[in-house]
Amino acid sequence: MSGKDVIIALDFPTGTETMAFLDKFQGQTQKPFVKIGMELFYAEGPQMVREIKARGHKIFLDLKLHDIPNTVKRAMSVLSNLDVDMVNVHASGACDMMAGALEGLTRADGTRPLLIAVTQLTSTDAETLKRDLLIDTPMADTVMHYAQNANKSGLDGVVCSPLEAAIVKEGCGADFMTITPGIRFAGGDVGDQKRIMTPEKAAVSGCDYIVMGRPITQAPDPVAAYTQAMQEFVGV
Ligand SMILES: O=c1ccn([C@@H]2O[C@H](COP(=O)(O)O)[C@@H](O)[C@H]2O)c(=O)[nH]1
Repeated sequence: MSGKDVIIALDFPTGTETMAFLDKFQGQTQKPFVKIGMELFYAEGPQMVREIKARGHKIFLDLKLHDIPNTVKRAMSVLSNLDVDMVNVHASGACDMMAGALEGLTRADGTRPLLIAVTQLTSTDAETLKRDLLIDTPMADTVMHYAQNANKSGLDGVVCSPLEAAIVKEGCGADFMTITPGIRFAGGDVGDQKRIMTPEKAAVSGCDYIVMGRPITQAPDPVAAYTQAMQEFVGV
């Protein structure tokens, strides 16, 4: 799976609201790539994943696993039975945990979904690092260190902000994927995001995928907002 794309974060509390949202995209030839996060998964469980997959969407299952290596390995083994395209862990769980995740996720026939590590959440900034996490290293170095750990643990890429996409590519190679939330249209409501960029600038920064939730899901016309994001980021 490669090529630039916009991933819509389906941050809804119920399956009913999610399906009503997806119904708006029924006329599209290409079904949007979507992300199922904790809110929807905890509300509706694996059946929601199956239903959305049956509608023809690619799925990023964003559960951000973070636990001891054995627990993450076993949880990933369960998730490997779901037909999703991408799953993730927190890179702060460290290398043994990421290696365990990879092992658990790999099916008996050697196939597996893409495995991505979250570096520093896009809701954090340099001040949060220093004040709350006692990390004195600059944000870019912290993200790069986590990305290099993920790379050497055999993962396919990282979640980072678009601000760090270029340096991650420089340090880990062009094929190492960057999946970037913290995307806002020019002048849009930032909300709780701190490290942000527009879809247009994210394209120039070399991000592989951008993740957009509220700017699309809460828009008066979600299809128009998605179309704008695709035009800015992918150029179609
Ligand atoms: O660092 C991260 C990791 C994950 N996310 C997720 O992306 C979407 C962003 O939603 P918006 O409404 O566009 O802010 C959301 O599901 C987060 O859980 C992130 O924002 N930052």
